[in-house]
Amino acid sequence: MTGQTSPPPPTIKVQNLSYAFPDGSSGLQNVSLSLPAGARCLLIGANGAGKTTLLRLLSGKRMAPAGTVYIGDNDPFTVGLEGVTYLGLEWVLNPIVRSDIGVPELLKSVGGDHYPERRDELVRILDVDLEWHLHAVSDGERRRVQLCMGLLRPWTVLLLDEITVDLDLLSRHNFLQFLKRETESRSCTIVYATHILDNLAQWPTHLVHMSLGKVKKWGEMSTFEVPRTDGGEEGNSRLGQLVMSWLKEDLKERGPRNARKAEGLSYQNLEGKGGYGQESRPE
Ligand SMILES: Nc1ncnc2c1ncn2[C@@H]1O[C@H](COP(=O)(O)OP(=O)(O)OP(=O)(O)O)[C@@H](O)[C@H]1O
Repeated sequence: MTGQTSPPPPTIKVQNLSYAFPDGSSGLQNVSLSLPAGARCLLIGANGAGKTTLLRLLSGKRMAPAGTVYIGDNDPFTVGLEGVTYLGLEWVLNPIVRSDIGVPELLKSVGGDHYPERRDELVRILDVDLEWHLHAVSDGERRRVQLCMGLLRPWTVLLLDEITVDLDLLSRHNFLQFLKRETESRSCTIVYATHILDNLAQWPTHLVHMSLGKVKKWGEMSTFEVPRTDGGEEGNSRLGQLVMSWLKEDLKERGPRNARKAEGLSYQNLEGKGGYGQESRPE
């Protein structure tokens, strides 16, 4: 090796990360996990489990407490978040990509000319038409242009928050294969929160299972055993069966969401005062 310092491998480490939203409600509780460089990790959990909250904390969109998040052994909040790319909902709602603007102009605006090979590869893989104008394309076509834009700069940590929903099956497959090749050909790591497991069975190297703001399980794919099912799930892959069993288990543990509200109402009726927003709000 020469004396040149190369960037540290993009490992992701989270240690006892707890987070409360500005309104005081709990977002995450004692989350810990560790992913090696080159991991392709699926973040799994029911709606409201805390996946977006975790991704936003990893990306710096929300401030994590000091000493709880490390990217490449560095606390990104002290040394900066260079190389960390988060593609989530607010990014896909950006009004610019609904205006009468052409694809080459958009790609240039995010540095396309500096990375011509990546740009051309992404245009090919996502099957983007350079003559599209973004006010006159379908949702899925717009999404493909956005993915080209978002992935153009060679990130080292990519945090994806379910942004492939409106891609057709082949585009999604090509996109995921591109990401797989990226992790195999250079030093980079991906965390992908998704509910859509079609054709994903061979993709992840790691899984993280979240429920109610906690990480229940995490680890390498090979460490998870698919439980025996109670039938009716023949259409699912082994990954699908595993996730289905987790979601059923989570629902059983927490009960239906509306149960708490029903409790709150009867509480209010019984006491004749209080209700939500009072000190006496039921847990
Ligand atoms: N700004 C906020 N203030 C208070 N609570 C919030 C806020 N944002 C999210 N929550 C709550 O935090 C919980 C976790 O939300 P989060 O968006 O992280 O879930 P998720 O796992 O990404 O869900 P989904 O699969 O539906 O995208 C939810 O119960 C949500 O209502």
